[in-house]
Amino acid sequence: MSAFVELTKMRISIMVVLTFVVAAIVSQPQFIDPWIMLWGTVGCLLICFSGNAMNMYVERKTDSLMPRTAGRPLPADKLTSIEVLIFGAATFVASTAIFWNLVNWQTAVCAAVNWIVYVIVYTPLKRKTWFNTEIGAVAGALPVIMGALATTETVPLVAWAFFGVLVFWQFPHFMAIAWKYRHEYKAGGLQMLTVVDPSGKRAGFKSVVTCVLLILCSLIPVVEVRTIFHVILLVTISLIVGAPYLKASIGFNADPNDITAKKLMRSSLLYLPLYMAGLLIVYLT
Ligand code: HEM
Ligand SMILES: CC(C)=CCC/C(C)=C/CC/C(C)=C/COP(=O)(O)OP(=O)(O)O
Repeated sequence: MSAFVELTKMRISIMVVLTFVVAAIVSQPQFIDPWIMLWGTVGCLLICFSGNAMNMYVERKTDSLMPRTAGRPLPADKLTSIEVLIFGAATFVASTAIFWNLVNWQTAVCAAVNWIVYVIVYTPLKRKTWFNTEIGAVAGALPVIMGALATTETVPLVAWAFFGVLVFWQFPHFMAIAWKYRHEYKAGGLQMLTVVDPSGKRAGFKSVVTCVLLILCSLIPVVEVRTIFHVILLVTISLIVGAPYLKASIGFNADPNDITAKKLMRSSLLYLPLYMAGLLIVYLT
């Protein structure tokens, strides 16, 4: 049982589901349908479980080459490939059935596209080019569009802005991780930016640029919020939560080392829940 839980990358999946839920709420704040929220949450959790299990199946050999991932169910022989494939297929089918029948077909299709981008495009690309992270960032942010599609027919501006925030959020988040594990990624044959450029210069520069873009995206909804009070609220929240993340990115860029990378990773994990809480406050008040 615990081996199946490991397959799901539970903490990341929960965070992804939170982005789905927040996007669903802010896209249609006047009418929150509890059933759509419930089945959307279950469907999103299941598609994440499926994607993560299939990612571990595709990467079973490279995972065995890196200490961070060598203890995963497949390299550690806790599960067989067949068990993982059945789990991945069953959660995919269950998620698609739930989205299609209990949410809407648009969300089901978007979730399937997200799965394809993550499992079929991103995962094999990790062995080929540093550009894999750009594709991974699309996979990581698409649940926002799924959330918007679950509650609205067209994706509203706030959801596109949140999508942009999440795309850019992932670069400093992952550049810090890619720095920490650069030797492991190299040993595993994965072409992360810190493997291509072990000085960390490109990873640091990318972190700063994407963090600035993230702050700009977080400000986009000012054009549509209802009152001047909400404009001030959104700008204040965006800057207050964005500033420490930018500061950590600048610190990492100035001197890429284990300490600045750890600070950057931590501030990425702080940014996202705070930003989502801010977005909810702005759209629900
Ligand atoms: C290009 C995209 C991304 C990559 C390559 C990536 C990679 C990783 C890796 C390798 C870790 C483990 C770090 C460690 O063991 O020290 C991690 C941790 C984490 N990531 Fe990401 N991530 C990405 C996007 C996302 C997204 C979109 C979310 C959620 C919305 C997310 C949420 C988290 C969380 C909550 C953790 C900490 C929990 C844990 O380590 O289990 N990540 N990420
Ligand atoms: C289908 C669907 C909704 C997918 C969402 C999947 C998801 C959790 C995306 C997060 C983004 C991402 C690229 C994570 C890292 O995977 P990684 O393979 O680089 O991490 P690893 O090295 O720890 O395996």
